[in-house]
Amino acid sequence: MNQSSNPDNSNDINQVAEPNTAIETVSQNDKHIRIVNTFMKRRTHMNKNAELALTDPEFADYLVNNSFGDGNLDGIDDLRVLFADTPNGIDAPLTVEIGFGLGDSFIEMAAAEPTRNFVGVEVHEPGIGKCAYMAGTQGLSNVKIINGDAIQLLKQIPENHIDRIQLYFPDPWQKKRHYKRRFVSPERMAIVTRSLKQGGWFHTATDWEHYAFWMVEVLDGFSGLTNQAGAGNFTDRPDFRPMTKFERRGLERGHGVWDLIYIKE
Ligand SMILES: C[S@@+](CC[C@H](N)C(=O)[O-])C[C@H]1O[C@@H](n2cnc3c(N)ncnc32)[C@H](O)[C@@H]1O
Repeated sequence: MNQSSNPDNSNDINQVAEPNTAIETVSQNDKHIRIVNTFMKRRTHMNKNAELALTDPEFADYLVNNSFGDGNLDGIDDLRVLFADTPNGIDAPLTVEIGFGLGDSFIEMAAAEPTRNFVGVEVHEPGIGKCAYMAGTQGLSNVKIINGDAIQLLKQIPENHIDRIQLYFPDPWQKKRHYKRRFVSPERMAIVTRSLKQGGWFHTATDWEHYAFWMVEVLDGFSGLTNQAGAGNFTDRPDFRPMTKFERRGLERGHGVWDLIYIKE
């Protein structure tokens, strides 16, 4: 992503960060534990189609959990079973997209590969609604959408479960004191890698140069993942990845784009 969806950017009048959503405090055994989130929940306009998809039973099959408010991930411990009653079934290759935003490129990818199952994970309700609306109006049977923190979700599903995880234009968290919120970190990559099948992919892209070089350093240094382009190298945008909304915005601002694909050994 770029500056416009980053909470550091106070000029963005469309986005109002809700306080205390980037750092949560939870109590466990009388201890208070600070959870550092990779997202800042934003209040943005919900268009009519998004609202319809979140409320009309016609779209309910796409929405795995409650779609308003904080996503409750209780009981979601297997992503494959979500497709048990679909034509693809539970054994089809499984892609998980983390932070699909409004979902345009996610839905484009799912429509282009109907024999692959796609699970999208977001915390932003207007995006979840818009994504469900697009899946429903296109009649896609290979899409499910989960409202909630992808890190929490990945922790509660089995090991070696997912064929591909994609993270496109994650919030770059530009200020040094916010680097700990960057999705690509050794701790979070351990959680991502655990959930990938052997031979599975982690594909990411960013338009923020500092984050691009941060990512390649973290990921090349992570044992168990191999950089498809060779250590220290980025890859060209593959044909199967459509341009995303934040990518387009970044390009308009003169940013570059850096893709990285890592294979789980
Ligand atoms: C900058 S936007 C990019 C959206 C889209 N991928 C694109 O390129 O247009 C990053 C998105 O990631 C979501 N996000 C960040 N951390 C997340 C997490 N831990 N779980 C789910 N979604 C997350 C944010 O809500 C936001 O919508």
